[in-house]
Amino acid sequence: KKHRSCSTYSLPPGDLGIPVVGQTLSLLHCLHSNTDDQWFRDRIKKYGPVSKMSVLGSPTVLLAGPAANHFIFTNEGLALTQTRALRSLLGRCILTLNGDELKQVRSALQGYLRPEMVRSYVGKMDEEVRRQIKLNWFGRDRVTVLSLARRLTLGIICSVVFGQEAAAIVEAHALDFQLLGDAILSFPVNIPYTRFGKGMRSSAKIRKAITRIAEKREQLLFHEGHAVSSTDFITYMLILRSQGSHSLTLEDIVDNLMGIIIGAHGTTSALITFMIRHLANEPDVLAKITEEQDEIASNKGTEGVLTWEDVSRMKYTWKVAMETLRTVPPVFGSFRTATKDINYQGYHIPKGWKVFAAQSITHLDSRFFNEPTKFDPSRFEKRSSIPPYTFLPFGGGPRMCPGTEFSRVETMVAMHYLVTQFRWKLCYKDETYKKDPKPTPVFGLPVELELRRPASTADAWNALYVHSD
Ligand code: HEM
Repeated sequence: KKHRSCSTYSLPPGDLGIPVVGQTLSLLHCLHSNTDDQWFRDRIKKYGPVSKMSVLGSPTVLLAGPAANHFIFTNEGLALTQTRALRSLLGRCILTLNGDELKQVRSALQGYLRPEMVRSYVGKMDEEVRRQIKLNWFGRDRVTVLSLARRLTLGIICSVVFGQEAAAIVEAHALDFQLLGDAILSFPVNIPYTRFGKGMRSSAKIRKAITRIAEKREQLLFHEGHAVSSTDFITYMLILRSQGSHSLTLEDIVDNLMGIIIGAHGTTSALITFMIRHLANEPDVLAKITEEQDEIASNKGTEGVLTWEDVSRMKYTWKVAMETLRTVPPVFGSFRTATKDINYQGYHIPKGWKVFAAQSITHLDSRFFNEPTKFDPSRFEKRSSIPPYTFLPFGGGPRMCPGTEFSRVETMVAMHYLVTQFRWKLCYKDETYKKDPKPTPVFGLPVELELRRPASTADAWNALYVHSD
């Protein structure tokens, strides 16, 4: 009521719709039918690049364009906003903390995911990809890509952050991670059998299992001191704490680990799924990517394992990934809350209001990307030709995704094995997708799979499997 009576301010144009509901149902409907981009464009046409609406019970300013993206990602008066459901599911983690605590966590996490560290994870990623391809893809003539890509990215992140306990965690809790991820945009009332109720149950089960591992690690570190060498996240955080870099409790470390896994696996699995979909429809792109990957495969060392140098040669494959991120961004937009009254382009944004920008608004704008609906990886040949703040699949500013390099490397490793070993055809050529809120093919992207073994890589492939046994 208070927000609605601020009529003396120069509030942005637009309407707040009917009380409480506002535009929530209409936006959710468009996300489910993947028509949200048109929905945003219609509002922008009607009210201009700054307009007000009401979403999830909060007055919200919709912003459009590169200047707006710059503003939303860099303005100090705007705080990252998460749903109430996410805050209950994940507790005190990087996604929900603020102020000094956030600074400590971000700096530790950025250290753990910095490029030099990610280099040392390539071997683990390679091993996990080969293990899962052998288990879930090899010998099948039909697979559902989305569920296998989720399993793959969950396996990869767990193999890095847990080390030897990864397999047990994935085996016991793959479904729990799925239910937790599904509950993030749900109505946060804890009733059994609802999305949120199931998410809370799964969250408690995962937290219990990780806490057990964390306690063991703490004991080990206590007895063996700092000589313990490990890349697992819990040990890394415990060592940092003993050096005075942060003051997180063991519970906070566990919550942050859950936050990383949730941040990592739904996003990268969406990228891999949609790359596979695009490649099925783009024979020329598939031919070029295959040429690059075959070349890398034929130059691999005797162990047959990908190295950091191999990954850094996958330049065209990364362009295909970026074009996939442009056309189907895994995170559809960013929400912020005004922590004080803010002025933007002559409009007043009252303290407490939400601010929102959707990635598709600039990603699919013909002023920045010629023929925006065309899938054309060559547009990333000259990154400098892409105007600043128009391509933001990983966000920007101080809350930019810290997992960018990690996701790039794991995607390259996964695509290497898929492209060199298989060919696929979509079972439903025109399968649509919804945003839930991650892009989700309605049937999970089933494909007919064929084995492709060019003579040059057949021996390496056999050796590989013997090795991974
Ligand atoms: C293709 C893959 C990925 C995409 C598209 C993606 C996208 C994003 C975006 C857009 C944000 C910022 C949201 C905002 O500002 O509103 C974000 C944050 C985050 N991402 Fe990613 N991400 C990906 C992979 C990963 C991976 C692999 C990890 C971890 C290993 C990760 C961990 C995180 C975390 C912890 C945050 C929160 C950072 C903060 O709040 O300060 N992400 N991601």
